Amino acid sequence: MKKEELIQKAYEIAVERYAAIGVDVNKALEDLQKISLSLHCWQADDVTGFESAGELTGGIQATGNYPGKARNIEELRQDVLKAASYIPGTHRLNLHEIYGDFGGQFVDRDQVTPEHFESWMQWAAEHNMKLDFNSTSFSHPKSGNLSLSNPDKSIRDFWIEHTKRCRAIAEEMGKRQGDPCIMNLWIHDGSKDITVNRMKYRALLKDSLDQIFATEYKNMRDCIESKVFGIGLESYTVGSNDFYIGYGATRNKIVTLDTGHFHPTESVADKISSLLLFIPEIMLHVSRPVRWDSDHVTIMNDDTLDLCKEIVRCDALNKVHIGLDYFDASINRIGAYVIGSRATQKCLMQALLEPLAKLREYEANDQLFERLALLEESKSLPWNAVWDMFCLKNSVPVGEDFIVEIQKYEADVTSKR
Ligand SMILES: C[C@H](O)[C@H](O)[C@@H](O)C(=O)CO
Ligand SMILES: [Mn+2]
Repeated sequence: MKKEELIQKAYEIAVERYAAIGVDVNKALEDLQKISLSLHCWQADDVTGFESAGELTGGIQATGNYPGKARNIEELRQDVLKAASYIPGTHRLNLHEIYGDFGGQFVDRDQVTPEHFESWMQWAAEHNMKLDFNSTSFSHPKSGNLSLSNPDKSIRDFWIEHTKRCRAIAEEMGKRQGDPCIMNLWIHDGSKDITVNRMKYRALLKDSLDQIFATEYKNMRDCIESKVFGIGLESYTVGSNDFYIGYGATRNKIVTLDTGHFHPTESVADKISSLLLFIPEIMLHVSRPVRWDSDHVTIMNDDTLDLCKEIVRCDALNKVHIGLDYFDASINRIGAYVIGSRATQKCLMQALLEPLAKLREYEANDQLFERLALLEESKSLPWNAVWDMFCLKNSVPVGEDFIVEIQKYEADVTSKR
C-alpha cells in the first residue's frame, strides 16, 4: 500500500475513534490550520544579526558551534524559507532590530528607521509571511547592565529613542501587511549582586515605558516580556514577572510569557487563565529550559502540552500569539526550527483533540476517577494519525521524512559556508 493510502486509512480510523468520544477531528484540523507560529529569526545565526559581529550580551547565550550558520541576510532568508517549507501551515517571521538591512553601514540603534526594514517587508510580502518585531537592548556598547532603567539619563534616553523607533518600524510593518505587527520588548536590565535600589530602577523603567508607549499606533501591538534572571545578572531583574503583569494590567498591554523565564517548577500553563482575566492578550515564547533559560529546542514535552491544552481549555486561541524562542547552536539550525515548530504544532493538535466536553461533564458530576481515567486514555488516542494527515494536506514531509531533506540542504548549502 502507498504511504498516502496508509495515512488516509489511519486517519479514517482516528476520525471514528475520536467521534466515539465526541471529538470532531475535522474541526481540529481546521483550527490548527488557522494557527500561525511566529518563527524567531535568531535561531538561524545564534542571535548575531547584521549590525556588527560583536559578542552576544544581555545574559543570554547560544552554546555550540555547529557549522553552517547564516552569515548574511540572504543566507538567513534562504534558511528560514527552507525551514518553513517543512512546517505545515502559514507562519510569521519574528525579527529583532539587529537584523535590519543596513547595507553594510553601521546604523546605531537610535538611528534606525523603517527604511532599514524595507527589503524585509518586500521579501515577507513575496513569501506570504507576516512580520513581528523586537527592539534589541543587548549586544551593544551602551547595553551594560541597565538600559531603560539606567540612572544615567543619556543612556536611558538612547534606549528610549531606540524603542520608540522600533515601534514606528513595527507600525509600518503592520500597515504594509494589513495585520498588526506584534512588537516584543525584552530588556536584560538587572544586577549580578545584591542591590539596595530595587525600587529606583523599577521606577525608572516604568517611566521609560510610559514615554515609549505615549504614541498610540493602529497597526502594531506592544508586548512586554519578563524574566527571572540572566547570566551575570543573577540577583535582581528590573523587568520581573510582577513588574510586567502590573504594567500590562494597568496599561492594557500584551504580556509575553517565555517558557524559559520562570522558576523550574512553576507552571506557565497555569498563568494563561489568570492573565487573560486582566490583560487583553498573551504572547508566548515557546522554549525549553534545561536547568536554566538554556533555550534548547522545543520538544513535545509535558510543559508544552500543558500550555497548549490550557490555551484550548480557556478558549483563548484568538487571544494567544504563539512565538518560538530558542537558539541551539549545537545542531543543524534548520532542523532546530523544524523540530521545535512541529513539536509545538503537535502539542496544539493534541490539545484540539482533547475530549473536553466529556471531561467537563465528568468534572461537573464530581466523577473524578472518570475524569482522570479519560485524561490518561486520551494521551494514547491516535492523534498522530491526524497529525500525519495535517502534514499530508499541507504538502510537507510526513513523520521523519524531513530528516533526509535537511541532510540534503546541509550537504548542498550550509556545509559549504
Ligand atoms: C533574543 C530574544 O529577544 C530573547 O530570547 C528574549 O526574548 C529572551 O527570551 C531573553 O531571555
Ligand atoms: Mn523570550
